[in-house]
Amino acid sequence: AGSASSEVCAVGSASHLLSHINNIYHQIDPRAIVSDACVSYSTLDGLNNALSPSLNSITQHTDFFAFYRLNLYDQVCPVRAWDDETGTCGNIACKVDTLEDEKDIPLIWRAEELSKLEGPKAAHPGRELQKERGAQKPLQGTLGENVGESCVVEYDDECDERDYCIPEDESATAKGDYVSLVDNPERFTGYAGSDVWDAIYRENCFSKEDSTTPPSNPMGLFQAKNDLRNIIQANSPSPNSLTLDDSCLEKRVFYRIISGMHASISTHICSDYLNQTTGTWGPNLQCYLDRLATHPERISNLYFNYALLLRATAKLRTYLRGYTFCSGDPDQDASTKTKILALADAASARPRIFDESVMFQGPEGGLKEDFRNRFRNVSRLMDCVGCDKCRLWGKLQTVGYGTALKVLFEFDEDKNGENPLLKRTELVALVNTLHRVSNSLASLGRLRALTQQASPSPPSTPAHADARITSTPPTTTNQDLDDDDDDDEDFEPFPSSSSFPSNSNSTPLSDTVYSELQIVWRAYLYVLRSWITFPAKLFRILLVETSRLWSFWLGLEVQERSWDWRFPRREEL
Ligand SMILES: Cc1cc2nc3c(=O)[nH]c(=O)nc-3n(C[C@H](O)[C@H](O)[C@H](O)COP(=O)(O)OP(=O)(O)OC[C@H]3O[C@@H](n4cnc5c(N)ncnc54)[C@H](O)[C@@H]3O)c2cc1C
Repeated sequence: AGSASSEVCAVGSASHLLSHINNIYHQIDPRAIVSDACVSYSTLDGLNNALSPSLNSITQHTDFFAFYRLNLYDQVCPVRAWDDETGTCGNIACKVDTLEDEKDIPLIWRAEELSKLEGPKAAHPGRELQKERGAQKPLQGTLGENVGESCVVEYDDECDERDYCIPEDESATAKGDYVSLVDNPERFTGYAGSDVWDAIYRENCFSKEDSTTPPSNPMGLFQAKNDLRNIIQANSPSPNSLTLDDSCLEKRVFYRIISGMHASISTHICSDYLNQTTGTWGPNLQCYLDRLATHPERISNLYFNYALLLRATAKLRTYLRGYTFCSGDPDQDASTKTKILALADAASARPRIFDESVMFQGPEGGLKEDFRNRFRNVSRLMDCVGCDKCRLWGKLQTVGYGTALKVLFEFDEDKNGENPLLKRTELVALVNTLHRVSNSLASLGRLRALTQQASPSPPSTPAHADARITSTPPTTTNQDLDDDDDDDEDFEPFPSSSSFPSNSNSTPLSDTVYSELQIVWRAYLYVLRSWITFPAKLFRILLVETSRLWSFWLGLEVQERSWDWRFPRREEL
């Protein structure tokens, strides 16, 4: 599948397979195209750097996108039904307290406490109450006096058969609560959700046999159990995966979305972790090594999700022009609209970073419906998450991905009137999910830089750093991310595209010039930094050499040198 941009889609058997093998077996090369997408890792990093300020501003500083309505407490977890069938433990509640020594931890640092929601919350008023209270103050200031309530309240209770997730307002009686996303950041809570993840992966993957037929029951709960191993193998670095990897694009995409979402949640946990002994928050490098750095395929899936969500946002460009964000507050309405349109415009500056048109084109009838049903199952499973904050973000993100899929597969970007309506919940979830992944990409860069600092003598393999650091895992440290004095220069998950020779056949001249200028700038900073840090380095070298000399003098074993002279490599700039 071709694209208008200089990077082509890595979709389809041969190219996909090659890029996938390359990524997983050796390294994630920043110039490689993210398999199943049409864009390289470094281009996505560049886009993320450019778009994240705008995303931050939208999600943190507009009432429309900062509050989310959901039914957090009244939904039933479907796992209990499986419990009867399979006889396995389905009581998720028993998994809430995860740490054996929770009793030794101060109350405020315990999983149960960390799980609770914070910040303002308001109940959704029914139709009658809405009429009584009027359009201006339907929530009567319960979210705070300064909140533009017309930006937050959701009047549209209808759902559409084209939805990929379970609408939050499904039940007529339980309309849910409005919660502040800003006051409830996604981070470590101590909740152990492995059972829920297992259920998600186990119950919601496709099998080759049943992919042509839609699920026989509305939830498709008992289908496709056996193919999980195949799909996981298709994304893991085992030699067997080569044959399985060629499974159909749609099934792969489904798995990658879930795995990418899981990776994003793990990134937030690892970068905002509570040391339950000292009570300090900060990055946990061991967590990063265990859950992400040693699994490049998970990082790849995270990048894939970024491409998918960004493409969906770009596709909404025309639709958003006619959208009313705050019916009772023209100023906020105009400001929110300006911000989101700027984001959608910027997202579409690089056309077709994900090519949805190649999906659901094969002879497998019913696949799209199967895909949709399975995604709905994932939504339902979020009600099994036994931690309020985790459930909030889990639910929001499944709605976000569901909305992205709805936009990608049900929207025609050139026609406006015929497209399905997007509920406020869906739009808020989509943009906040994009923000989650964007944040994860930036955090990965920081975690990687901190890990490199913690292991000063990397092995010589010229592999991607995420692979490199695996050989020398440092001990867990909790430092404040902001303490890192290397600033943005070292924070990129991968060295930027500029750090590599560009392909003159495919890169526009302006990109090449820009890339070269970036290298010159980075080299300049590198030299400056080297001069500043030189005295301290020299002192450390003298200490090491004195210690070696002392050992030699006493006849003890002389330790190997922990430093050497070498020229900086291009990708270090
Ligand atoms: C929806 C949801 C939201 C959550 N939100 C939070 C939160 O906000 N804060 C918090 O502290 N905890 C949260 N949790 C719990 C958290 O995700 C982990 O379950 C928990 O930290 C235990 O982690 P673990 O290392 O044991 O493995 P888990 O992350 O539970 O993973 C289980 C197994 O899945 C596989 N796996 C792991 N990552 C991937 C991947 N990316 N792709 C494919 N396979 C993978 C591995 O084999 C792993 O052993 C959430 C859980 C769920 C289900």
